[in-house]
Amino acid sequence: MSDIRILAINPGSTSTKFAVYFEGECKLKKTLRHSIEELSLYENIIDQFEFRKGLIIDSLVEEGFDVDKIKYVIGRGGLTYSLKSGVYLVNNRMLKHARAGIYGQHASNLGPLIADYIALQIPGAHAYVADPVVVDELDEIARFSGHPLLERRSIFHALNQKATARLHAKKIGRKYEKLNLIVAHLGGGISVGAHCKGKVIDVNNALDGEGPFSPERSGTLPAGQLIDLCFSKKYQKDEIRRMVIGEGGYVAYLGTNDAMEVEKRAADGEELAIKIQDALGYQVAKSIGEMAVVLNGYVDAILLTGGLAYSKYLTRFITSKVEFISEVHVYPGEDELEALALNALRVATGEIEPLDYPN
Ligand SMILES: Nc1ncnc2c1ncn2[C@@H]1O[C@H](COP(=O)(O)OP(=O)(O)OP(=O)(O)O)[C@@H](O)[C@H]1O
Ligand SMILES: CCCC(=O)O
Repeated sequence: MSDIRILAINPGSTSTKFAVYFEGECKLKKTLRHSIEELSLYENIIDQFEFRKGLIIDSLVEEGFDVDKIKYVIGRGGLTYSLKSGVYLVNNRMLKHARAGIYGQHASNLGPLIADYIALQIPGAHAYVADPVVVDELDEIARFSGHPLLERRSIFHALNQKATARLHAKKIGRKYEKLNLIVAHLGGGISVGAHCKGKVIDVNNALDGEGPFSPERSGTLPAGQLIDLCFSKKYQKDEIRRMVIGEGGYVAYLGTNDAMEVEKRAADGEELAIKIQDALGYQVAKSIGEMAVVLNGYVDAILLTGGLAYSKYLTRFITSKVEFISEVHVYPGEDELEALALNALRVATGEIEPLDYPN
C-alpha cells in the first residue's frame, strides 16, 4: 500500500461525518452536529450543500491536512437510480439525479455532490460512492406490493448492513458470499434484510413506510386508516409524510427520537415507554421472522446493528423471540465512514473496479 489517502464523507440528517485515512489507518474522524434551527434555514436538502461542504473543508484546513495528497474522495450514495452493490465513480448523471432529488430528498444526496466538489479541487483525485441507500438486489418475487401501480423498491441501510455482514463473515472465517444472514439495522430508521449468499434479496423499504416502526418512522401502517387520514382534510400532504418519516414511531408515541431516553423512562416505570419499547422490539423480531421465511429457514446467523443495538434490554428482548431461528450476534452502532474507506481502499489496491452509474 503506497501512500493511499482517502477522504470519506457521510452526510446524515442531523450531522455531517467525515474521516481521513492514510494507508488504511484513520488519521482524523469528525462528527459535526447540526441543530434543527441551523438546518431549518434551508428549504431543501440540496440547499445545505455550500454549508456542509464548507464545514468539511474548513475542518480539514484547521487540522492542517495536506488535502492535495488525497486521491480518493468517497461519499455515502444518495437516492438515485436503484443500483447493485458496489463502488461507483461519481459521474454527471449521478450528480444531476442527486441534485434534483428525482428519487426523493435525503441527506445522503449530498454525498456524491460534496465528494465530487472536493475531488475537483485536487489534481488527480476522483469521487466515488459505495453501497448507496438504493442498492437493489431484490428477488423478483419480492418486488410485488399487491397492486401493479405500486412496486416495492429496495431502500435501506445498505452500507452498514453489508459492512456488518462482511465483518461477521470475516470474524467466523467464512465468505459473505457463502452465508445466509438476516441483518437488522436499528437506527433512527430501521431496516431488516435477508442476505442470501451476498445478496439482499428482500428488505423493508426504510424510507417508505415499510417494516417495523423506529425511533422516528412509523413503519407499515394500516392502509385503510391511512387513506382516511389523507382525505380527512385535517392534514396537509407534508404533515402526513412527516407522520411516516421523521415524526412517527417513538417521536409520535413518546415525543422523542432518543432511544436512550425511552429506555430510561421505561426503566423508571413509565408504562407507555415500556409498552412502546417492547412494541418496537416485537416488530423487529417479527420482521426477522419474515426474513427467515424468505431464506427458507436456512439462516447462518442473525445480526443486530445500529445505535439501538447498544441497548441490552432491546437486544435481549429481540433475541429471546428469534433465537429459535438461528444464533444472534450484536454489532452495536455503525461505522459507515470506515465502511466507505474500506470500499475506497478496495478500489485503490485494485481489488475491485469501480462501477459506472448507468445512463
Ligand atoms: N447506548 C445506547 N442505548 C440505546 N440506544 C442508543 C444508544 N446509543 C444510541 N442509541 C440510539 O440510537 C439511535 C440512533 O441510531 P443511529 O446513530 O444508528 O441512527 P442514525 O445514524 O441517526 O440513523 P440511521 O441509522 O437511520 O441512518 C438513537 O435513537 C439513539 O438514542
Ligand atoms: C434507509 C436510508 C437511511 C436512513 O434511514 O436514513
